Amino acid sequence: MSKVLVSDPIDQAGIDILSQVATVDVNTGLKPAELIEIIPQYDALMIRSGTRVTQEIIEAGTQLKIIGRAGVGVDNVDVPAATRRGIVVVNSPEGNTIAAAEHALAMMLSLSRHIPDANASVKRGEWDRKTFVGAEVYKKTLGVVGLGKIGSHVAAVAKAMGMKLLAYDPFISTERAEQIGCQLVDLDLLMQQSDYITLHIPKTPETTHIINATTLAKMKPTARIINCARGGIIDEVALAAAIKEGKIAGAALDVFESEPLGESELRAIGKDIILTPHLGASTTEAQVNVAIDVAEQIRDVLLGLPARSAVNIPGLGPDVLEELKPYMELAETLGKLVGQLAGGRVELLTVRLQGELATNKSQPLVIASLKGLLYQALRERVNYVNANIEAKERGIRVIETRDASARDYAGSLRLEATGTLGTHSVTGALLGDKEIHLTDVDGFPINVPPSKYMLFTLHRDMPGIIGKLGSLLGSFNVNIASMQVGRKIVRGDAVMALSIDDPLPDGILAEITKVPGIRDAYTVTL
Ligand SMILES: NC(=O)c1ccc[n+]([C@@H]2O[C@H](COP(=O)([O-])OP(=O)(O)OC[C@H]3O[C@@H](n4cnc5c(N)ncnc54)[C@H](O)[C@@H]3O)[C@@H](O)[C@H]2O)c1
Ligand SMILES: O=C(O)[C@H](O)COP(=O)(O)O
Repeated sequence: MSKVLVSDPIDQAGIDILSQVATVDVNTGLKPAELIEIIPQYDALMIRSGTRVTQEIIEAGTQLKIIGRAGVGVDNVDVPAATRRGIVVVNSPEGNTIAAAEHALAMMLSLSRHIPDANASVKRGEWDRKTFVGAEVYKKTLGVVGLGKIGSHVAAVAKAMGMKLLAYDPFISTERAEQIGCQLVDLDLLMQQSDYITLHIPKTPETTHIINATTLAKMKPTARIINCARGGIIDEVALAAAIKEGKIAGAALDVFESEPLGESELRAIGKDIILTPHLGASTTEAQVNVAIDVAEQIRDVLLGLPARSAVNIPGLGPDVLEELKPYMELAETLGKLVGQLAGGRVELLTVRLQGELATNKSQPLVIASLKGLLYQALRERVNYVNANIEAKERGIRVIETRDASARDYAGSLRLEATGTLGTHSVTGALLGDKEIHLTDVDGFPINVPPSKYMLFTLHRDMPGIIGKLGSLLGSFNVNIASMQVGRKIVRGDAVMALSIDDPLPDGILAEITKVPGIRDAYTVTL
């Protein structure tokens, strides 16, 4: 049975799902050295933001197949290191969207009405109604930095509260912003014109300290800033100085450059700052959502199924996966076949999407083709995660082409591999109930479902050749399950595709090519 380590607190709903397929150990608060020591025994690791999954931990996790982040941000995982090792990294892109958005809105209202400090003063026995006079958000301008899932929800609610909305997001179209009721502006204008600024961007090299002394200086002295996205997007030292010097009115932070927050000047600022301990996703509902979402993906990957929200399998979102899954199996089978026909080192793989398939996304099919192609060399070590990297490291160039006019089948896929021993091509389609059929080998039309063990010959189409091959295979005790010949002209060159029950015994290929008329023979395992 597989073993899963859960190293941050997650909802029991997730543990229950994992327990269907694995032994689950919940061991939270581990130090990095402790995690490195125990990780070799685990097939999967489930985390939240509390565990830092470094390259060292990934390399120690020799059995790891998947790292599941029960939440959105994967900046605490060395994703490139996981990708190199073929480990799938999944998250829950939407499970805590509402929770995080509502926390940002709660922060905005708390800041504007001084709720945390007013509450604390009443609990101290005071009744101070002067100090805590607030401001309305109605008709004020909210600047949303990052108009993704959380930013959009914040914007929609803020609009309903009568706020005017500005947004900065270089990756969002003006039309999309307008749909949400936001005016798309550059960051400078947003900083200058907003009464409240809320950050909903990932932490990347570009966004680290995007809010710094210079950008803060552009804000109105009455404006407030909220960060429920990631620590490090705001320069905390510059922020503390801006509030203390009265350059801005206040801030609310849920996330910090270093968590848990240690010694910090931020703590010393009074009612103009609100600090929460990374609570954005901490609602009962969100925790159930993310735990189920990620546990289901871990369960699926441990059962050999694909994950729906893998962050390191490009182009493989849930919608694409649903539609393309049968074609990905086709691509992988064709990759295995063409790789074995090509024999030596493959230098170029051409992937051609034909007919209806030509309108589809090609990236997942290219990945699946490469996975099949590299299977001979890497066996189980190649997967959808690392197939691209492994191909690049082996110097395999990939060309994608499309031919929407191909009409032989509704949609078909053709792979051509050129390597040190020559060029071979195979084409396949899904027929009937999405059953894979090989429809062409090296330009010769055939129509056979692939089987685990197959033999292909390139021969001259002449009387007696099938009988001779059949007798030869019989003399080696090889049982033929099916046989089909593909030819372009009568008595010209032809291809024979045989499905056989067992692998061919050693030495038989050389005997096959001695049969008069047979030029080449290839044995493949699919
Ligand atoms: N505090 C919490 O507990 C909590 C909870 C959930 C999510 N988060 C964090 O909130 C953030 C947003 O999450 P989301 O689900 O909305 O993500 P998302 O991917 O849906 O949206 C992010 C948006 O940021 C934009 N963006 C990227 N780089 C940018 C840049 N340089 N400048 C401006 N915009 C840029 C993207 O175009 C995208 O629209 C993430 O950092 C996530 O980790 C925090
Ligand atoms: O990126 C996220 O999903 C949030 O930061 C939530 O983090 P958490 O799971 O540690 O609460």
